Amino acid sequence: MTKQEAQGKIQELTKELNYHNHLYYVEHNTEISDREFDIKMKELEELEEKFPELKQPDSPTQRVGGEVTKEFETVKHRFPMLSLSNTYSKEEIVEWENRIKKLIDHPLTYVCELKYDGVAISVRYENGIISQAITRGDGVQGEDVTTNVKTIRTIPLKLKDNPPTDFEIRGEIFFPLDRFRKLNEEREEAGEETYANPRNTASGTLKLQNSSVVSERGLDCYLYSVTGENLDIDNHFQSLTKALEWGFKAPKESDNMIRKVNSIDEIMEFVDYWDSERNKLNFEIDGIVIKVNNYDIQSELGSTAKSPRWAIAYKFKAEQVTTELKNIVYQVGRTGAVTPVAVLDPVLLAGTTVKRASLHNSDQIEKLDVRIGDTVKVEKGGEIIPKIVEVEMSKRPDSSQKVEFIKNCPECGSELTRKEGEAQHYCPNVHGCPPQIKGKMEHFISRKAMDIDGMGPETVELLYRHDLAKNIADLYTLKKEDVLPLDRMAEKSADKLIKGINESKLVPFERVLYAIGIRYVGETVAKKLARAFKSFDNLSKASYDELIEVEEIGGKIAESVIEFFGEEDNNKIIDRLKSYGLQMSLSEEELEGQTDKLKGMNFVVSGVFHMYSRNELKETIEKNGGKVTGSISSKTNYIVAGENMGPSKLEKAKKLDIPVITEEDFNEMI
Ligand SMILES: NC(=O)c1ccc[n+]([C@@H]2O[C@H](COP(=O)([O-])OP(=O)(O)OC[C@H]3O[C@@H](n4cnc5c(N)ncnc54)[C@H](O)[C@@H]3O)[C@@H](O)[C@H]2O)c1
Ligand SMILES: [Zn+2]
Repeated sequence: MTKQEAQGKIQELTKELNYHNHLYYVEHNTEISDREFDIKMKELEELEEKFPELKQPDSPTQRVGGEVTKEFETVKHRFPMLSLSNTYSKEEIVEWENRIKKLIDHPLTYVCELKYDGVAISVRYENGIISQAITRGDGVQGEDVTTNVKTIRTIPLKLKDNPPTDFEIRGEIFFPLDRFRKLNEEREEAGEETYANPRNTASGTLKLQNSSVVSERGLDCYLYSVTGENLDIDNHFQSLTKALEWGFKAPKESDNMIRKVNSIDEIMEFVDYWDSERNKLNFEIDGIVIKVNNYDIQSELGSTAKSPRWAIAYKFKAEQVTTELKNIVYQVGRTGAVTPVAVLDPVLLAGTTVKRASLHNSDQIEKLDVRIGDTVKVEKGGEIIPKIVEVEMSKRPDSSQKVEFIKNCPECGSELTRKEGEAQHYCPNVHGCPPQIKGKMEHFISRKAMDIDGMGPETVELLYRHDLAKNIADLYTLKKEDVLPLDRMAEKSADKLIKGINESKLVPFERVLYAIGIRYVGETVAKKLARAFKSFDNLSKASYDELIEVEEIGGKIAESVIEFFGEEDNNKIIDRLKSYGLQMSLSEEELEGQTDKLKGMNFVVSGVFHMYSRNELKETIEKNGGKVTGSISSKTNYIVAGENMGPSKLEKAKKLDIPVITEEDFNEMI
């Protein structure tokens, strides 16, 4: 490669990698796989080594990939938080050891542990009490997410067994897989887009402004290093043994999650063991981390600007298999979204038999150029549902034909629509398409919605098939004698069903709002809307601007609400529900304590309070008509400050001339 070619390539790779870093760390999103990213990074490293003078000032090889956003207070790390160098091959582990051996001439002990696939966190404890939790950020400074981290049950608020008076412990926050699947089920149920993978969702969750949502999600954390001065610990293994004693969730030798070894072969044995066992864990790991155990040797080896020389990550390749694509079928969901699904020749992948893979939408089909009869590579990476990553073109049968995305709904025949800028096709026949009608009813009766006792998806199917209920309002006209003749319906179950339907008339407004199934209006959004607008009548008249004024309500939700109430059929159903006596507005008790005293005012809440928890304070502001935002801007009217308000916030408040008030002042206001 000529120097000129190298220059072009270096510039291109630098730009590309910085783009993907931003997407990954700030948007919690990815466009390429980790493997592809790592290959590009390696290519850049090699070019920069050959042509050091061409290295760009913003080269991603020279620093930790993250960034600090403005949503939380920025805090400088007392000890930098670095990344790890990584490899996918045994040879490079050998090279790594050789480099170390050139510098250190006595035998070494290594510690092998799991490489948890989540987000890094550093938690400081002073006198045994948690004092601050900071994200890795760009390695030099991170974001103060203490409030959110405190909701994680495996991160103790108070330690046992005489911990050092001041130290930091670092670890990885991750999304347990069972919780992740549940969250996605709930989102699907609410017609919301499902999350692509647990890692990105964990990092997105950690950065939410509302810590009660963080708490509900059930994040977890493994701790993997102790940092501080005068700790009276001399090796890494010992530090994690102590961490266990202090009450942290750290890897245990008895679970084989951490092991002391002395040779490359032993390292590889640990790698191989976990490469095949990792599917049994309730969280994702993307490799194994190997660390030099002794602290003195660690400091002798030191670090580069990006990663310590005394540690390396061995990364697993994502598991892939090839199989034949037999067919493409189309599923119509409750919201009318049409999803293409690949029907595969069943194969074993990552411990489960895979028969289907999602193809997401027509863009995806086009991008992959996947055709029926193709041999495809299926991968289970960060995602829960396997996906098709590639078509083996050499095996493509001559007769194969390009896939034409269907034009009409496979269920009702309506012509499909696709909104400008959206990838998904929809069946517009909301009130006449069977899976949409049934899906809406199933959602309506589900536990978090109307929770109708004695009724499940089978009942919905029966009622629909026998023309007894064609929409959610019809349920309230059912009589016992209507349902008795149905399959498997006895006297008792019929009574139960009718009773369940009647009792659902007492379900509070916010759940009715969730139950009617407006697209993008999940449980939390329904609560917010209910509190802000107080009744269906008000909500149906709300303008776009009024809607987006509500915290966490964005343009997409606002449009969807307006579209819903713009449809005559929906209003008819709402009117009918009202006439049957459902709760169409907030009850007296719920309205109590609600005022307009803070209407139109924007608040920022910072620090620790005596009378309120942060969430209580936020709720009180909202109950009185105010709005809470995460960061200070010229739109902020007041900052309610408790103890330990961050200095950068204070400075910003001064600069913008925004009044900083105490919780007592706040109480006066309301
Ligand atoms: N797909 C993309 O677009 C994209 C973009 C950016 C980064 N990435 C991926 O992220 C990687 C870079 O991220 P990174 O800098 O966080 O590096 P990394 O995730 O490969 O490794 C470093 C991190 O590992 C974590 N870790 C987990 N278990 C650990 C343990 N037992 N001991 C010590 N640390 C442990 C720590 O958080 C540490 O910060 C890239 O190599 C790439 O795979 C992908
Ligand atoms: Zn249809």
